[in-house]
Amino acid sequence: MKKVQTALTIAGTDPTGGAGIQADLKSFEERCVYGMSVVTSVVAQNTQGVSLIHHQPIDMINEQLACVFDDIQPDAIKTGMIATEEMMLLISDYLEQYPDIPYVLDPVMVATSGDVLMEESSRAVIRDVLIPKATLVTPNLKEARLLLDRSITTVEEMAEAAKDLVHVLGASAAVVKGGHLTDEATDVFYDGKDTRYLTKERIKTKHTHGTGCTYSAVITAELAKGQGVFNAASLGKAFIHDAIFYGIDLGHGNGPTNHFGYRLKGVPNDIKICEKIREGERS
Ligand SMILES: Nc1ncnc2c1ncn2[C@@H]1O[C@H](COP(=O)(O)OP(=O)(O)OP(=O)(O)O)[C@@H](O)[C@H]1O
Ligand SMILES: Cc1ncc(CO)c(N)n1
Repeated sequence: MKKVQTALTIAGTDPTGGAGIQADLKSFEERCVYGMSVVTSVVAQNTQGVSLIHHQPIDMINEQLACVFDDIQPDAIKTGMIATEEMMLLISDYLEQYPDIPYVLDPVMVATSGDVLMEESSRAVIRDVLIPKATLVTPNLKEARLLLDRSITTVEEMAEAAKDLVHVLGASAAVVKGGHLTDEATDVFYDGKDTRYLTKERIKTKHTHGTGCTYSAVITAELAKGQGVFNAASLGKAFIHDAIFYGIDLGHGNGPTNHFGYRLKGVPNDIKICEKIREGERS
């Protein structure tokens, strides 16, 4: 039997499927990587916002992690929503035991809807304990500002921020996402040596729920398959661009992205719904 690469997401949930663990698993699957998940918090949310959050007891998170690591060792790990300091320290213990597994840290703090997903008091722990263990950290502008405690308003400042995430905070590489800053959706990548720009046309849409989760999950899947960090980030960028471009008009708020969007791009496809969307029904 053929061995397939595996990726683990440690994150919160989204019952409407656009963000969190559900988005991560869809993304892993699209990249042909076997997905596994450990739930940190169950989040009652939809495209309009968060209504209730239930943190899993720490023993339960530990037990889920033990079940995964005792049985199927992941080829790459990503973390998304980790709300509390206690959860961060537990996850850090596991990362310490497996330092060779690539680790993508998406420092989720606030949802697209504006709802807070990480306790403010945990910010120092994510910065001091988890970032130094990250193969790649992927903050959006707001998260980068909070982690570095300064304003970031230009692409030049994004590049400085990416450097500081590596040289000051200790990540191996960083990508600072500027989806909301310029006419072009430019992200700045830095790996301790080179600064590189990932640029795609900015798409006019309000349907961006879960973009960050999807992007970092694709990068994780590519790292699981052995891609280098910059290649993985480039593939992630192409994937999320298509996922936003072929966005699906679901829900009453900021709708989800289309995890199978990249398949619609010039690829012959006989799935009816795909044809319909390709014919220009993006919203
Ligand atoms: N309207 C857009 N058009 C094109 N690319 C976009 C757009 N919005 C975001 N992106 C890209 O999507 C990726 C994810 O970035 P974003 O800043 O939205 O993450 P995020 O804020 O962490 O997402 P979320 O918290 O909603 O999951 C980045 O590559 C960003 O440049
Ligand atoms: C569980 C979860 N993680 C991340 C985000 C950010 O999009 C969200 N809305 N929900």
